Amino acid sequence: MSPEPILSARGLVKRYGKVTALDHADFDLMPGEILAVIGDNGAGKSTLIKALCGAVQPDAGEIRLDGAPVRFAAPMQAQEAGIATVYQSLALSPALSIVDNMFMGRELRKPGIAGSLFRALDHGRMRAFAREKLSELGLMTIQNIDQTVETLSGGQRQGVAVARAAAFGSKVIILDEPTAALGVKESRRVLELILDVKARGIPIILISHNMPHVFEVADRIHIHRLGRRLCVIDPKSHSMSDAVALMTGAKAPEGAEAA
Ligand SMILES: Nc1ncnc2c1ncn2[C@@H]1O[C@H](COP(=O)(O)OP(=O)(O)OP(=O)(O)O)[C@@H](O)[C@H]1O
Repeated sequence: MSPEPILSARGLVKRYGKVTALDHADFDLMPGEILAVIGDNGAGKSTLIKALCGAVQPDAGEIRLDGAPVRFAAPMQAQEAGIATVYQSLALSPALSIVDNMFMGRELRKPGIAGSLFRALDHGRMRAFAREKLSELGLMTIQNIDQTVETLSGGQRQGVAVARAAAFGSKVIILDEPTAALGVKESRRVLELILDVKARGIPIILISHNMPHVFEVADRIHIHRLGRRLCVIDPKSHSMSDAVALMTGAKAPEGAEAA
């Protein structure tokens, strides 16, 4: 029996006025996999991801997490359910330290004095936790976890954002163009990080226009076209030019797992 998807969607529709961004789109993320989502500009990839992480509410269709129907009114609800999204424009606070960024809104506190509502932040425990999570993902090239995020390179920032997503019990991590703004060396580290997160058993949705990166790390590739899933291909049995031809409509999906 094949395993059940951890996150799936059926028949998602999202209209913006006369534009149909999602036209009965389906989606399946299997446990432990890296699923790349690719498609031409305007194909509806961002809208699909936003629907999955609660940033837009679909007009129709159903989303299931661990087999149970879910409806997220806001990204915070999706995050609490275990769907962590790391956007290209990272939601990090540049002027705060790495530790503070990792804990934003989830700070650890010391036990309170009986009868007192005040509980001091437990900086020691937070720093130890941050150090442990960063080193688990091979990110300890970051020397000083008290340094502010604005002093980090683009790849290191991406690393902190991914470590934060992986640290807090996420069931699914969505990465939106994680290598788009990075140089060759930094991109390489982020790709290694993606494989490290997968090795820890957390499935990843990777939205990217970078075909070599997609083909390097993805287990399966969801091709999105004209607001819906066209097909899912295996990068081991398809070439990059096949994928581009499918994406642009130059080729029809045959031999692919039809959607
Ligand atoms: N907030 C919005 N208001 C109006 N139209 C929108 C909005 N968001 C997306 N669209 C439209 O929906 C369609 C799908 O857009 P979407 O951003 O999901 O595509 P995409 O595949 O992510 O594209 P790209 O690769 O260029 O980022 C486009 O025609 C876009 O103009």
